[in-house]
Amino acid sequence: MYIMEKAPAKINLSLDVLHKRKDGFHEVEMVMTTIDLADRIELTSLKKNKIVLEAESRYVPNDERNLAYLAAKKMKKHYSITGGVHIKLTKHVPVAAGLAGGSSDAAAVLRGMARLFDLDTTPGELAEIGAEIGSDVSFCVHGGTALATGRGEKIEELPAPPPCWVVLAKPPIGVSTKTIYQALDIKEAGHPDTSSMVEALRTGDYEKMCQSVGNTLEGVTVRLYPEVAQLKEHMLQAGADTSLMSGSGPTVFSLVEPDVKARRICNHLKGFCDEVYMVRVLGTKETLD
Ligand SMILES: C[C@@](CO)(OP(=O)(O)O)[C@H](O)COP(=O)(O)OP(=O)(O)OC[C@H]1O[C@@H](n2ccc(N)nc2=O)[C@H](O)[C@@H]1O
Ligand SMILES: Nc1ncnc2c1ncn2[C@@H]1O[C@H](COP(=O)(O)OP(=O)(O)O)[C@@H](O)[C@H]1O
Repeated sequence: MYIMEKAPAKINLSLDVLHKRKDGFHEVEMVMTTIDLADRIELTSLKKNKIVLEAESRYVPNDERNLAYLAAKKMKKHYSITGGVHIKLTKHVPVAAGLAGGSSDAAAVLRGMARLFDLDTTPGELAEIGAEIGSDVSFCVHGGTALATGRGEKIEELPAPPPCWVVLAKPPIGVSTKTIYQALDIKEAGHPDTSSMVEALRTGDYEKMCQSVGNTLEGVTVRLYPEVAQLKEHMLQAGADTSLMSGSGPTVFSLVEPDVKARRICNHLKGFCDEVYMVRVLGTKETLD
């Protein structure tokens, strides 16, 4: 049997870091939403008890270190699946970019294997397995738009943002999430107003959403990579309604309503950055497969 799953990237509309926990992770409050930029996961069941990963990208590992492989391994163990699975991974989401590409691949394998092997499970159960793989995987299992708390694994569904375009620019650097969290001084950093962002989504208020974006990690990444701040500035100059770094970076996104404006920002950015994307905000779960 064969099935296909989309693995969409996310952006953090807001990301607040509250404190460092005893387990080394940070307590966060994040509003996340999916965007129409996705990897593709194709799963085929195998009679033999093995996991085969075919990743057509030189930027990701082809073995156990790949989060998609790890997800398949966890599913086999958790549900005592005796058969095997062939995973074909087609990458479109930039790697180590703050867009949760790897986490979304893992989540797509969790969802996909549940379908492939007709497992008696729930999204909540899959999200719990996902949390063992990485902090962002639970959100990616659910998709849509959510408030994520704890270390990112506690998910409360939110309405989708008002329809808009997302223009993304990824500078040619890979950022380690761990390094950014480690370099953060929580007292010195800026903190977004999460409740204002939640309110904006609940009332479908585009302007309030744009005013409420904020990311506690942005200042840390900007200190290490000043080009992130420059890209933000270029986006605003070109007419973006707002712009922010996603996750630990280095990708910067801007929001804009009319497509002509989004195209203008894209064209402007192409003079400074090779990797520029113009996509719709997804924000709802229905669009996952
Ligand atoms: C910053 C965020 C925002 O969505 O995303 P990305 O920039 O990675 O996309 C997330 O918090 C990243 O989630 P994820 O990438 O799944 O992180 P994990 O693999 O669980 O953790 C990687 C490392 O980041 C740090 N970490 C992560 C999450 C958290 N709440 N506190 C932390 O301190 C830890 O040092 C951990 O060893
Ligand atoms: N399927 C995958 N896709 C992308 N990266 C992966 C994958 N599996 C493992 N990785 C590793 O995870 C790291 C972070 O990947 P990614 O999820 O793209 O970044 P981020 O968490 O910043 O959004 C990279 O160093 C990469 O080598």
